[in-house]
Amino acid sequence: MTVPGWFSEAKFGVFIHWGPYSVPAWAEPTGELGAVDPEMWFAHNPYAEWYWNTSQIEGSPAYEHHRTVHGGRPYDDFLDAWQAESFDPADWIELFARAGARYVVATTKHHDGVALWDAPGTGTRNTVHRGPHRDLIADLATAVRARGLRFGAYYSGGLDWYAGRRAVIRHEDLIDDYGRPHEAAYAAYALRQVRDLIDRYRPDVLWNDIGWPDAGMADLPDLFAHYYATVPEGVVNDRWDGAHADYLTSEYQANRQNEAAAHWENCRGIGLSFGFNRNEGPEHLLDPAAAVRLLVDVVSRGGNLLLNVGPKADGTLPGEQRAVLEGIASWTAAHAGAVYATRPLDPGAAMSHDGTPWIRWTRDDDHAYAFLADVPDSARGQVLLKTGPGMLDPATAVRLDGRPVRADAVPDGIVVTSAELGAPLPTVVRFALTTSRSVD
Ligand SMILES: C[C@@H]1N[C@H](CNC(=O)CCc2c[nH]c3ccccc23)[C@@H](O)[C@H](O)[C@@H]1O
Repeated sequence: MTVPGWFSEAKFGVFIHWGPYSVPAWAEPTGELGAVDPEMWFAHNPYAEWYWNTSQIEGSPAYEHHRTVHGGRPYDDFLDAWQAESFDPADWIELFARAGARYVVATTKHHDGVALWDAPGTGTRNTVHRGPHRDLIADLATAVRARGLRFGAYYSGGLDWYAGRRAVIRHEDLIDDYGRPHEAAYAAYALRQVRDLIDRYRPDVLWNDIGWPDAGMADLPDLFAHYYATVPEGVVNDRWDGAHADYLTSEYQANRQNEAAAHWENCRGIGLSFGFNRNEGPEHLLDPAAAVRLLVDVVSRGGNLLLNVGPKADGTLPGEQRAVLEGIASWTAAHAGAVYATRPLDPGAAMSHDGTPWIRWTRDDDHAYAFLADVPDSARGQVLLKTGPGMLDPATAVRLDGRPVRADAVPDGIVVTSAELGAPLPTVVRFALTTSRSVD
């Protein structure tokens, strides 16, 4: 598994889930994937982008909602109801760039089978011919690249509730593999669409989801060869049923074992859903400090964070989600150097800590960066950083936000003394590395 430098240095990407599901924008904020009882998951799915499936499960709250509020209308109506009248891609991307995102991955076709470009085989069932009447992928790719960021394409190869076998997926369906389409006709359909995405938009990340149809597995080596020939610095994720992976992925708390890989990415929504969910309140969303600590934790362990925004059907970003990205942006402005183009500090060189205080580390060639948060008042502004002998020079301690800091060597590490260390937003103290041991 190897990835081009841009991906491992990127550290932070923004995921976008936008589709007809953004019209109802309705799910129960049940909990995080991996922390919800699987028996509950499908009928109470917090993923608003699963609305078509969830609203078909008799007796589920979504079923009731769809019946009473939308009169049980066909899901297809939501494509035409989706107008994206206020969509301004440059505005979105400016915010993502200020928040420090280096790449953006957008849904091109989610499980509902609706394409956000003039995809082959979809006839008029796409956003160019209906609803927004725009090639949303072209609009996003252009705006992302105009801002100097990389553009990735999400494609639901494993599930397609239009073209593939459409089965309402309940928990018990997992035994028959989710109702996934595996036939040759669907495999050809999906292959043609991914090749079209590669040829039209040259996505820097090929982010497939749920796997690939059995009948199409033999097509993948050629597809990847074509992809790398077209996009030499392209990166492929790991959700192709084992066919190939440049890096591994986890999602909320699911598949966290993948975070032991050399290259990995954790994806999650700002709240509990990828598609916009009108039922989510502040209590369901990460606040800026939690989002920054998540980014720092992921980066300190050598991963990337792909944090999702779920735009509204009108093309605006929900205010609460904008606020979180603005919060990340203001912290990143003063601390980018401690995050980007860094790598995990040598194992054993210094201890991370959960709770109070909260401590994480990164390093670049010459410096180590200590991230401190939630230092209790009882600590009176002092924190013991348990570090290995001789790697960091206390005399070189500097706070990246410019505030004064003292650092003194003690037998089992370094005591840092500074005011205002108790914030939930991490404070960063930089140390020169005395032995800049090169880490591969
Ligand atoms: C980004 C989200 N992905 C969901 C599917 N998620 C999963 O299959 C999670 C399981 C998983 C996590 N890491 C993996 C690596 C390889 C194969 C599966 C997984 C989608 O169902 C959801 O709508 C959204 O698009």
